[in-house]
Amino acid sequence: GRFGKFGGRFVSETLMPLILDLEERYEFAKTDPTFWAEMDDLWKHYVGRPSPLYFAPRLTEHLGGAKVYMKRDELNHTGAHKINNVLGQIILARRMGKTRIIAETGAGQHGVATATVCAKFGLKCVVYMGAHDVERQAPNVFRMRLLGAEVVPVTSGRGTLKDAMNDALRDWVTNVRDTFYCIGTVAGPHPYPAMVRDFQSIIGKEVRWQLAEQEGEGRLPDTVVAAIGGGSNAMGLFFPFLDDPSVNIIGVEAGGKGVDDRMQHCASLTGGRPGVLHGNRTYLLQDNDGQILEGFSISAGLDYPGIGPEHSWLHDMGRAQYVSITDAEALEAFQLCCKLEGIIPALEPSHALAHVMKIAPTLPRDHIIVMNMCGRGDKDIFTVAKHLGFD
Ligand SMILES: Cc1ncc(COP(=O)(O)O)c(/C=N/[C@H](C(=O)O)[C@@H](O)C(C)C)c1O
Repeated sequence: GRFGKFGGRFVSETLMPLILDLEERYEFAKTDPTFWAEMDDLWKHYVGRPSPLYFAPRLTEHLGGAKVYMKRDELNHTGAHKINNVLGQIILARRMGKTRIIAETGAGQHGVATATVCAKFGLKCVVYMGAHDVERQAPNVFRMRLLGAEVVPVTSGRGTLKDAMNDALRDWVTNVRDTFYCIGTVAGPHPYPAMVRDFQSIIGKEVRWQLAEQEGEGRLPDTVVAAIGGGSNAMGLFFPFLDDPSVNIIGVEAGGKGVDDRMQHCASLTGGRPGVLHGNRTYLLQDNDGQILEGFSISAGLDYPGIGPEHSWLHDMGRAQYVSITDAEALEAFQLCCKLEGIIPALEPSHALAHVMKIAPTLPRDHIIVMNMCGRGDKDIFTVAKHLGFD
């Protein structure tokens, strides 16, 4: 469960039996055809996979260089990639006989995905959400409640995602018997980072054959780009290509108001250093005494002061490059995507798109970039309206 010196399992003794049981169930499910048959059926008929791989002609022409493709995971049921992972974890939870699912959420997409799958399987659902996020992602809070979930606003600490995860862990320790903790990103104690990555890898696996269909047998992307909150949509796109050295890998972190002021961004790799958070060792935004700093980003989904341990390892090994994009750059990309392609992106993938806008003009026309359109922008239109003075 380690990625170099990152990852591992830093949890309280009370949780260990459950974590070990989960690891055993997952190791078995990984090679169990009936598990993947159930996943494939639900991914196809409930989520609507495969998500399209869309060539963006007007954006490509506007940038005047590389060919830009978008992996349309914003077209999944619930409007983001989160459901890819939630399905897998909840099928495992049912196999473990759990009847109550808890989750943390920031942007609310993971919360909505968890509430959705719980409604589908008739499971009780409790979602912990920072009070600040409850306010700025109100449409998703209403959706969770419509789907039958209990949303618990978290006011401990600074009332952000980090505190929501801590409260979810406290709940889990108290209710280990009937409760399963569905983690929304590639963080947490082993096996969560590897398990979430494996579920999200459906994204990159589809890209491989979809690009070959459109660009010719064996044609790989030259560059893949994805935004990073905890890093799950990025790991899902990147993982199937890690052993293809010709594929450049770029993760885009939230630069907020700028990475020179560490209180004003969420670029955990660019502006952080190794530490332990939420059960795993990874790069974190922390002060000199090791206190975890609150991140800052216009996008709730990237507002996480940590990053999945596998990304920390890929960064230190040099297999992937990690950059940051500011709020202003993301807003620019958000608007360009609307006007040139008729797609309203979530603020999270807008960060990936903003980096594509920077590099595409410098690359030859036969260079192929695939970016992860991991969420749709419905949840963000009020935030964007405010920033653009529309309201
Ligand atoms: C549309 C969308 N795109 C990207 C992300 C970033 O999460 P990762 O893909 O795990 O880096 C998110 C993250 N959403 C989480 C949530 O909805 O709870 C997020 O707030 C936390 C897990 C960090 C998202 O909603």
